[in-house]
Amino acid sequence: MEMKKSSSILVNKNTITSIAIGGFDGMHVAHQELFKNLDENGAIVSIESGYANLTPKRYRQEYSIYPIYYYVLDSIKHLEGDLFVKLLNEEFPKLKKIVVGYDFCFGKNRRYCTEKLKELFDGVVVVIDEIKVENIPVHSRVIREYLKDGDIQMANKLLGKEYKIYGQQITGQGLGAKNFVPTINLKVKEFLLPKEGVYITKTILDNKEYNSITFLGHRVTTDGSYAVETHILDEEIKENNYTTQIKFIKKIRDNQKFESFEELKNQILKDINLTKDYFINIY
Ligand SMILES: Cc1cc2nc3c(=O)[nH]c(=O)nc-3n(C[C@H](O)[C@H](O)[C@H](O)COP(=O)(O)O)c2cc1C
Ligand SMILES: Nc1ncnc2c1ncn2[C@@H]1O[C@H](COP(=O)(O)OP(=O)(O)OP(=O)(O)O)[C@@H](O)[C@H]1O
Repeated sequence: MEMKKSSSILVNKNTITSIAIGGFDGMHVAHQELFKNLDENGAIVSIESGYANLTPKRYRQEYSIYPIYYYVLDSIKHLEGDLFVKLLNEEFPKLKKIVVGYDFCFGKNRRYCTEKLKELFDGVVVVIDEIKVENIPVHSRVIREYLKDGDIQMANKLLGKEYKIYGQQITGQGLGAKNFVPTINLKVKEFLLPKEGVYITKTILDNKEYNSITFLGHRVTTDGSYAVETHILDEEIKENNYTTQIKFIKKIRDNQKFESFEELKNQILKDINLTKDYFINIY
């Protein structure tokens, strides 16, 4: 099936014949499994709780070819089951198929679940059994715990891709280039940040991807403030105003307090060598 990425702004709801329903923060492996059951006029119905921080609303469309329509949880959660289904039928008049996961519940007090949906909806209801990766159930909340723990590799397995955040470049303390190595400092909003520490990463600037190393955390050795700083390997990068994207690959070590700038600098150089070795060995 040859398909281009659709934006919900451009796709008329009257053409939609199948939908997948849920929160869809992360657009992870299990979410993608649901989408596989959509037909070519499929769409994603994303119920916004306001807590999404793996793929905040405006970054979600990137991860599916199906158009995403957003609904605010607070405005629909009071509905009785029949009214919820009625709303879907009104929103999508040609709707024939609904895809949800085994634990999908809806309506007032989440009282209605998959069996009730089958009863109430006049069409096909596909219910996907719990998806696991290496025996670990795939859920946004599970992925968040791995990220908070610094276990990027496990988080990435459940995501089915590298965890990626977006940030805006800001000016740092101005110490980096002089005393350590040059870094791009980022202000990150909306996204969950992994545990404090040093990570092997890739950084995307102006659509170009670079191998990089990223420090996240309180700069306990210098001014104590929280920072997200990326050093691009093997290239001289001028600071610019581009929105910067960071893909996390692997944690190297925890954040540490050093007795002197000298010791911190030595450690940073070691971290960089380890990261370079990583990239040499995977290519
Ligand atoms: C690879 C790397 C590892 C770092 N590790 C630590 C660390 O363990 N502890 C710490 O206090 N700061 C660490 N830093 C942050 C430095 O303190 C920071 O780069 C320096 O304060 C310069 O900041 P500036 O770019 O705002 O001038 C690290 C930075 C990099 C690039
Ligand atoms: N592991 C899974 N296996 C099968 N279906 C799933 C799985 N995880 C989520 N789903 C389904 O995907 C849709 C979106 O669910 P939801 O956004 O609650 O995902 P989640 O990752 O479980 O999030 P959370 O951890 O916040 O509950 C729902 O229909 C849900 O039943």
